[in-house]
Amino acid sequence: MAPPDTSKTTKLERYNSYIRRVNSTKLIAASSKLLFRVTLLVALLLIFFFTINYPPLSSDNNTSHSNIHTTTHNLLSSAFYGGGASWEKQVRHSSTPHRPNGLSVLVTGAAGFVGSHCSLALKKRGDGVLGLDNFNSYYDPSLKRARQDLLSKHQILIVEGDINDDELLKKLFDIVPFTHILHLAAQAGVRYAMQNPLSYVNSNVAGFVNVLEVAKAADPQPAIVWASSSSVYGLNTKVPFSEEHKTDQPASLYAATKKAGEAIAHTYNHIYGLSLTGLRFFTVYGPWGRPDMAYFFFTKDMVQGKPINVYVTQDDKEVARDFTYIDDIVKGCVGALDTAEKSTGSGGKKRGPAQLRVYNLGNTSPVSVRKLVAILENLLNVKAKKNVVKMPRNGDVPFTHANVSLALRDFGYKPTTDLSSGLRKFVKWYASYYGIQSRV
Ligand SMILES: O=C(O)[C@H]1O[C@H](OP(=O)(O)OP(=O)(O)OC[C@H]2O[C@@H](n3ccc(=O)[nH]c3=O)[C@H](O)[C@@H]2O)[C@H](O)[C@@H](O)[C@@H]1O
Repeated sequence: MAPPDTSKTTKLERYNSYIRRVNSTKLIAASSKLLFRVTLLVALLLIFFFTINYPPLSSDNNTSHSNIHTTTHNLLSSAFYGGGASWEKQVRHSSTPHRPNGLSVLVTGAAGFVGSHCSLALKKRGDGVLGLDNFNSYYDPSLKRARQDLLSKHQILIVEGDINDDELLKKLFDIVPFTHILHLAAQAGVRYAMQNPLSYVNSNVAGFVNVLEVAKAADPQPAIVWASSSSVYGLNTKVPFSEEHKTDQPASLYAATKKAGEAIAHTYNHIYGLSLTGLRFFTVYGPWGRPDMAYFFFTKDMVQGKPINVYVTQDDKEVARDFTYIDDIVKGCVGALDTAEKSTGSGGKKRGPAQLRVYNLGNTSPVSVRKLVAILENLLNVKAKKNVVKMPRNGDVPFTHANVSLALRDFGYKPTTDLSSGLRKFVKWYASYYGIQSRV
């Protein structure tokens, strides 16, 4: 019997094999859609979990997405950093001094203005330096990333994390017996305190206490040099400001949190034997500076032909600051580190009295804001569009003026850069960094 002619498959068989093909395609599509939905759901649950259980570590971000970003970033980075052997090797390498009796310094806020300059200066003379910074969005984080790139070229690692992350801080102290902490991480800025008050409490009070808690428990305990502020002089009228003057009239929440820091430093010195030195910076300026400060945004606005507000006091007097060039501030910070005595305690137990100091670091020659603008007009070769306005009641003070005789006596602090020379260096940097023409 001839075999059935299979060349002519019946219509039904052809239809069935078509349906089978369609169904398998549909099945693949359905399962990949399901897989995508499950993955998306897990990702959202993870973000939701981290956000609910780990509220933003630094509440100074302006938008919620950056809160989540920062929180997740900090968590992932500290979780990742918390374990990696290669990461620990990098931490040790960065922190190890390369000169006899070199320091091993944890610099908090190392991606910041003063922090990055100090880190470079310490590393260049052979000290070990490890940075810590949360790269928050108080001002343009890309400037902080650019500073980070500069530091990494000098073998300085900046760990991405927050001073409120005690697990991370303890981990760093487990890996490195830091001799010093240069604590510069803070919520800076006088006027922003009225927009985001809790950011100042979170960073300048809670953050500082957290750093001190980890330091007092360390063995050996490090010596600590930290950033206070000329703003603690507040509404004082006796000039020049001196460290023995009373400082109980802070004019801004920022100043109050720095004043609180000085009281907290006294407590941790008294109870745990921590060696603590507070530095009252006076309006620091220079290359790689902070875009939220007047000299910086005046420059930007003048270059862009935008108006600037020049403050005068309520009775129309000049507003002035003891503007201090960054290189002079760095010398002050390094001098304070080099003369800091060891902490006397270990593992949280005090073994004797410890050093407690506070110093003014200023330029000792205040200059009016109007003069600052005139210098910038000359350097930028532009005429500023000035609105002369009464200083808003936003925590600003009419003047600052530093007496630096204590810092001169104890570590040879002597400011050498006047405002014109310092602003010339700033404008030169500004032009090169932002790619604009400049005649300086
Ligand atoms: O000395 C300090 O400890 C402080 O110095 C600066 O605070 P401030 O002196 O107010 O610096 P700017 O915000 O750059 O203001 C400089 C001057 O310009 C004035 N100004 C500011 C803004 C503006 O639009 N117009 C204006 O005339 C201010 O009143 C002030 O007299 C820093 O921002 C603080 O973080 C630091 O702690």
